[in-house]
Parts: sequence; C-alpha cells; structure tokens
Amino acid sequence: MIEVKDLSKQFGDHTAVKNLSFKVESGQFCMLVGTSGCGKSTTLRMLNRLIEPSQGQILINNQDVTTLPPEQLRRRIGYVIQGVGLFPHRTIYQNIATVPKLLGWKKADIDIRVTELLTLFKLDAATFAGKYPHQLSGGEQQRVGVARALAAKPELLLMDEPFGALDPLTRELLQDELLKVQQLLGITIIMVTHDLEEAIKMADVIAVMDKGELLQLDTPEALLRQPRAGFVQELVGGSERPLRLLSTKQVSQIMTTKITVVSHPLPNIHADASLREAMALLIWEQVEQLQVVDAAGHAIGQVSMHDLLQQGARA
Ligand SMILES: Nc1ncnc2c1ncn2[C@@H]1O[C@H](COP(=O)(O)OP(=O)(O)OP(=O)(O)O)[C@@H](O)[C@H]1O
Repeated sequence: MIEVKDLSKQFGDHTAVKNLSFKVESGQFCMLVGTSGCGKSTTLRMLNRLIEPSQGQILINNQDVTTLPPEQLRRRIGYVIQGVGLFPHRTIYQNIATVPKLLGWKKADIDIRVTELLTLFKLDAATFAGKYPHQLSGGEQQRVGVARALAAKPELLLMDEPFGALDPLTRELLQDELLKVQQLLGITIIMVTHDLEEAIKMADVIAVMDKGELLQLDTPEALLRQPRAGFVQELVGGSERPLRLLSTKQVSQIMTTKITVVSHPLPNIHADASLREAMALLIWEQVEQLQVVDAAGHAIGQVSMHDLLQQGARA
C-alpha cells in the first residue's frame, strides 16, 4: 500500500505540488490525470525520490521512503517514462537484466526472468534478446521498457505517459497487454496520463489534479457519476460522459446468461469487451441484441440495447 501524507514540492517560489494526501491499495491501478503543468510528473518522481519533497511523507507498505537510500528504493520501484530511455549500446537482454544484475542475481535466474518477461510482452526471446534498441519499433521498445522496469519484481511500478508517443493501434494493444500483465502479477501501478479515455479504461482509481492539488480520487464510474463541481466536472462532464460510462464496464458484468433463440443469427461480442464496444457494434450492425462469446468462441449469454442504455444513463 502506498500512502502519501501532506506532500508538497516547491521550486523556488512556485508550488508544483500542494498538500497532497492519498492512499493506493496493493494491487490497485491508479491513474494521475490533469492538465499540463498540474504537478503529475513531480508527484510521481517524488515517490521514487528522483525529486526530494519539500514537505510531507511517503509510505510504501508503512515504511517511510526517506529512511531508505534512494538507489536502494529505486530498485524496489519500477519506473517507465515516455520515449523509454533504454540504454542504446546494450542489448535487450542487458537492458532488462540491469537491476537484477545490480541486485546480484545469479546468471541462470536472470536468463529465466528475461525470457519470462519477453514472452509476457509477446516478444520472442530468441529473436529479441540479442538485438539493440535501435533495431526495434517504438511499440517493441516500449514493451522492453516496461519489461525492464518489472525485471526485479518491484512492489510498485511508476509510469509517466508510457504510451504517449505511440500510434493509436499500438497504444491500445499495449494498454491491453499491460492490464493483463498487471492482473497476472498483481502489482501496484501509478501512472500519469493526459488521456482521460486511457485512465477510464485502465484504472481502478483515478486521481484528478489541478494546479498542484488533488481534487478528487475515485473509481472511474464514481468520478463520471459524481464529479466534484469545478475542474473535475469540466474534465469528465461533457457530451462524451454516457459513452465513457460504458467504457467502465465489461459485457460479462451485465450480460444475461439465458440465451433466447431468435430468428436471425446475432453478431458476436467477446465477454471481456467493454460496453462501449458493444454499443458501437449494435449501432454498426443495426441490431437490438448481441450474442456474448467466451475466449473459445462459445455462446455464454446475450446483451441488449436496452441493457446498455441503462448503463450509460444518468443514475
Ligand atoms: N525542476 C524544476 N524546476 C522548476 N520548476 C519545475 C521543475 N519541474 C517542474 N517544474 C514546474 O512544476 C510544475 C509542475 O510540473 P510537472 O512536470 O509535475 O507537471 P505535469 O502535470 O507532469 O505536466 P505535463 O503533463 O506537461 O508533463 C510546472 O509548472 C513546471 O514548470
């Protein structure tokens, strides 16, 4: 669990972060959102002491991070930035092995971990381990960046706009991969993004910041349904709100498992698709109902336009 108490950062006479207090539970995915310059990156960089706070306390599993030497702390916390920052003259293997090596892991254990991580991010170890960063695409480099950050099994992963420089398709692919990896490893993640849709799709909780202050920390659904008046309302309350609400849930959460036989075959939707994707398919196919299928393609339920309208509506 990460707990931040009354955290502030002053740069000269400018207050970049002001009296920030929040908690993120173990295994949660927390997104920091807010306009440019509101203090998101400064907050993240105080958590791993790349920036020293002017005031306040940061506790990781009840341990005050200021009691640890910064290098030791940073080996327990993964950090991923936009543009990756891979070491250009080291192979992918050497890049991922950096922290395990510093921690004195045995070569055999490092080999296993590098292969495991490359496989997790859908990169064939035999092909990629010996390559250099410039031989990889942006999306592949970003995957290696995340793999490197996870190499020494950190208890916390900090990510600053990790997918900001990627094209929309690659970005979506990496978002899905990261969500799967997070669920698999149960790791706590705090990520900065400019993109509200990304935050809604991925976060368990979203922290909205403005002018260095935390305005609201809530689940995506609570944030959309009960935004605090002012900046948060402006951020989430536009005409997109019903569709964003649909993004917060998966088809499996609202489908009926009773399968009614209908005269025409229904279009299929995956159980783990979002309600927003289901709505888009209903409109595109001009139908009132979809058939829900599992990963093996077996029909497991149905979802209707009526169900979706209720989910996106004002409560
Ligand atoms: N090293 C520094 N010295 C002086 N001012 C700084 C420094 N780092 C950040 N700031 C200022 O602190 C404020 C917060 O910056 P920060 O990078 O945390 O914002 P941000 O929300 O992450 O912005 P962006 O989304 O554009 O990256 C800004 O006004 C910035 O100019």
